[in-house]
Amino acid sequence: MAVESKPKGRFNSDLTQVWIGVALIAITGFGPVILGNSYWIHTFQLVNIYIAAAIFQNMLFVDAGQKSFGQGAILGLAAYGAAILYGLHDWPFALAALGGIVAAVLGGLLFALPALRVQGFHLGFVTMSAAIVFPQLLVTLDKWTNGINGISVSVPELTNPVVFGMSPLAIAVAVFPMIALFAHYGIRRSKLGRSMFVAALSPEAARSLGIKPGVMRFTAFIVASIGTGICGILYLPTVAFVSPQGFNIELSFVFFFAVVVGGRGQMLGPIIGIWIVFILPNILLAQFVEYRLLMYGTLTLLAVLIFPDGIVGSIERLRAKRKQTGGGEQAFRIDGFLANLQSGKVARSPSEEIAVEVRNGTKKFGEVVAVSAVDLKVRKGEVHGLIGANGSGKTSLLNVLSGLSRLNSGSFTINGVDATNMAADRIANMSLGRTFQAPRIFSQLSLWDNLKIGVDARVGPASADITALAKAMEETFGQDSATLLSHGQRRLVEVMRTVLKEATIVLFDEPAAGLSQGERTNFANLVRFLSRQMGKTVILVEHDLDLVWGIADTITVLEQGRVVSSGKPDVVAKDPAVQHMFVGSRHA
Ligand SMILES: Nc1ncnc2c1ncn2[C@@H]1O[C@H](COP(=O)(O)OP(=O)(O)OP(=O)(O)O)[C@@H](O)[C@H]1O
Repeated sequence: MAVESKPKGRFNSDLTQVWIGVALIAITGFGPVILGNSYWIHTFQLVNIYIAAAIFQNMLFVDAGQKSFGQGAILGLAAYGAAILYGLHDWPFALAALGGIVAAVLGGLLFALPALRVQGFHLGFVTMSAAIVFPQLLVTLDKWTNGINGISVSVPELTNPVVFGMSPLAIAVAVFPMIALFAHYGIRRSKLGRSMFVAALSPEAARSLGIKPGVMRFTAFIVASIGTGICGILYLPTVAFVSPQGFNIELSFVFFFAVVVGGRGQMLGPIIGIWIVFILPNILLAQFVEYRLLMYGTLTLLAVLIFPDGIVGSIERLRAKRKQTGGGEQAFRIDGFLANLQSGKVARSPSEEIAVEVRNGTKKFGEVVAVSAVDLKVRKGEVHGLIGANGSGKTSLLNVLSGLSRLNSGSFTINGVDATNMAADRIANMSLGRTFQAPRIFSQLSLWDNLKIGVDARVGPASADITALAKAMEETFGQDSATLLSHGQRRLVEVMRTVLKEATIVLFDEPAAGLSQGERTNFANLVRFLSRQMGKTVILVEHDLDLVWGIADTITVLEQGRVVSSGKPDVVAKDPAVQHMFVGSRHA
């Protein structure tokens, strides 16, 4: 593999943090039991339950980008649900627990509904309001909840010691946060995790990869509710009592602050966060309990001022910086991969069938007519160059074709199917792939995960070529970070993402901007490979006319949203209507 040799960043920081986390959880889970002090056993059981809840808060807040400030209410819903069914209605505990988790999931769905419409801190306000209302609701609905008096429960089958003086509950409370940590890690490494990340960071990119951001938000809320709900179920026999006071907004703040103080998105963050935000005020400064909320706030403020990325996040940043020192810019080269792909292939010509057809398409932005009565036919397997001055409507047309914006009038088809009013994710799932003028590369994900998003988005069966390419890329890039890529290389990564998606129709939006001459040649070879050997249809928006004339089968020229010329490159080059564009180019 002729890829530039460089030290590989094989160190998997997430996994290392998971193992450190497991060790810390084991200390709080089993340590007090070994020491045999019942006060500490009880306190650290609560710590472990809160650690698990903060882990799900971390996943929801960072991986899925959902700013929920109400996870304490979700925990309370599960605990109260189970307490009502077990303590007041004598259900078996297992069934009551299930009922509690169902209550938590329903609460999560209630949070997910506004998340479809509002995001960011607006969502934060909605969920925070729900968390404020929750304890008041428990008081008001006293007919069902026992109001201010709360519900006492005792679950002897869970709390009686069974092995080494540990009860089933103590074991569950020690082990569940570890499960939560591995679950978070597993989700992050999975297609679901990557899709949640992309949907949170760029809904536009997500939709153009066939991901429905709304479905991702719902899924994240449901997963977090199940996890937080289990925490509520563990809370019930641990504390043996639920009351509205136990689930006020303070609890939600503990989880949220723990994530921020520990390090947003860091696997270890919630554990360190709970140690600082919960243990410090509640145990070491127990005599000042009435100032707890003030202490949470002060600690968070101090921690965020000193460690803007949270404690673990700041350590991670230092480590990453040290790793970068002397490393310079990261290389992302495709020539080695290309050489492997192209060996022994027979070239094919574009077919006469139509892949994309626009009929009388007009797209307006207020008074601005970005695309004006455009007729366009793109044949299957051809490279179709779309050129024109800045503001001539090229990107607007690509946005229409990928479903990210709608035509005001006219229509278009993809492989003969009317796609005029289709959602972007449906169009993406018809095997259309695209890149963006500002490449959507996510520095929170590794370089390989950025590419793997393309593999995740594949709709048809995998070809042997691309499967081999994916394997080679995974081996080459390992856990390399995507933060050091130059702008041009970010474009190339996004281009390779569409290649890994095996999209049959690919829209490239100024892919060569910022590429070196060598990279441009590699890119041109890649486009030739895609069209001539893999039969892909390529629509190429590009300002580098030499590149377009070097690889396009057909060229369409736009001017102020209108098609002024379209045809074979040599015919378009001689068209008097477009000659003025070639001043300074070799086509002049
Ligand atoms: N979201 C938008 N809101 C308002 N006007 C827009 C929007 N998007 C594009 N336009 C306008 O539509 C026209 C076409 O823009 P578009 O970005 O499609 O051109 P382009 O050919 O891709 O330009 P460039 O080569 O600079 O990327 C421009 O006048 C632009 O200002």
